[in-house]
Amino acid sequence: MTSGTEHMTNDNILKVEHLSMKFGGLMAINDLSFDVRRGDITALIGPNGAGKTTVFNCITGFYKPTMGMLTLTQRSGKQYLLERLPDFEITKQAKVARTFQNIRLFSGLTVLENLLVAQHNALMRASGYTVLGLLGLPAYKRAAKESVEKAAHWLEKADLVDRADDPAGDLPYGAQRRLEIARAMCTEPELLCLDEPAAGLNPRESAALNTLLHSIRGDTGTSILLIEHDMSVVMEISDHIVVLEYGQKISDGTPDHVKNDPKVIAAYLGVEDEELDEAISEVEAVSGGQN
Ligand SMILES: Nc1ncnc2c1ncn2[C@@H]1O[C@H](COP(=O)(O)OP(=O)(O)OP(=O)(O)O)[C@@H](O)[C@H]1O
Repeated sequence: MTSGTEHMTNDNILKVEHLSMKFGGLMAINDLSFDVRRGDITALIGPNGAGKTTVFNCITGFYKPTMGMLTLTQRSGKQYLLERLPDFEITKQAKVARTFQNIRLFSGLTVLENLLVAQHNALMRASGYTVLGLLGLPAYKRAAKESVEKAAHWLEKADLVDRADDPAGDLPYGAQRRLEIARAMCTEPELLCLDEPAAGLNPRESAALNTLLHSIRGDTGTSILLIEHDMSVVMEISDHIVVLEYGQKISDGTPDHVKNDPKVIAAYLGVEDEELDEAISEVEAVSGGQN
C-alpha cells in the first residue's frame, strides 16, 4: 500500500498502529494502537504529559513518528499513510483539519473574511491561477458563489451571523473557538482534530460548543478526534474514548466503560496499583454521595 491508493471503504476513518515517538531519551508515545470510527466523536484523554498532543502532532504531520503506521481512509475508500505525507498534503489531500490549544485566527480580519480565506485554495484552483480566470471564468464565479454560501452556512451553525462583520479578535473567547472550528469546516475535512476545544470556556460557551460539534457530526458525518481535559464535555459528547498514560493506552471504549475502568480512575487519582481498591471505593463513595 502506498500513499493515496484506492481501497475499499471500511468503518474506520483512522487506524493508528504501533505508533511510537521518541524525543532523545524520552519515549513520549510507546507502541500505541487505536481506531477512530467514521462519523464518531472520539476523545483522546489522559493526565498531563500523557502524550495526547504528540499523537495529534503525528497525525497532522507536525512530527514524523519514530515508528508506526497512521492509515486514513476517506469515504471514497481512498487511503493515505499519514506518516509518509508532508503536513500540507495531510490537510489538502487526506483532508485532515486541525485547531490548536491556542486560538490561531486572523484577528484583524472579520469573522466572514476568516471563513472566506479558509477557502482560498479552492478558489485559486477554480481561477486556473490566472487573472483572466479571476475576471471571466464561469468556474471561478461558481466557486466564489459557493464559497460565500459555505461561509454563510458555517456562520449560522456556529451562531456567529450577528458578528459576521466584526474583527475576529473582538469576539468573546468561546465565539473565537467556534469560529476556528467553522473555519476548519469550510475546508470540508474528513477528519477534524480539535485540541482542547473547551479550554477556558464558561458553561454557556461549553454548551454552544457541544451543540456545534453535535451538528457537525449529525449534518456532515465528519469524524471528530479531540483532546479534552474537561470531563463533563468528554463524557457528554464522545462516542468513544481512548485513555493514555505515559504514552501508552490504558483504556479504550464507550464513556461508560472508560469512566468505570479502575486503571483510568487510578491514573486520574495518581495512585499505585496496590492502592487501587481504596481509590475505587473513594470514587464510588463520592459519586454515590452526589446522586
Ligand atoms: N518537541 C518535544 N521535545 C521534547 N519532548 C517533548 C516534545 N513534545 C512533547 N514532549 C514530551 O513528551 C511528553 C508528552 O507530551 P504531550 O505534550 O504530548 O502530552 P499531553 O498529554 O498533550 O500533555 P498536556 O495535557 O499537558 O498538554 C511530555 O513528557 C513532553 O515533555
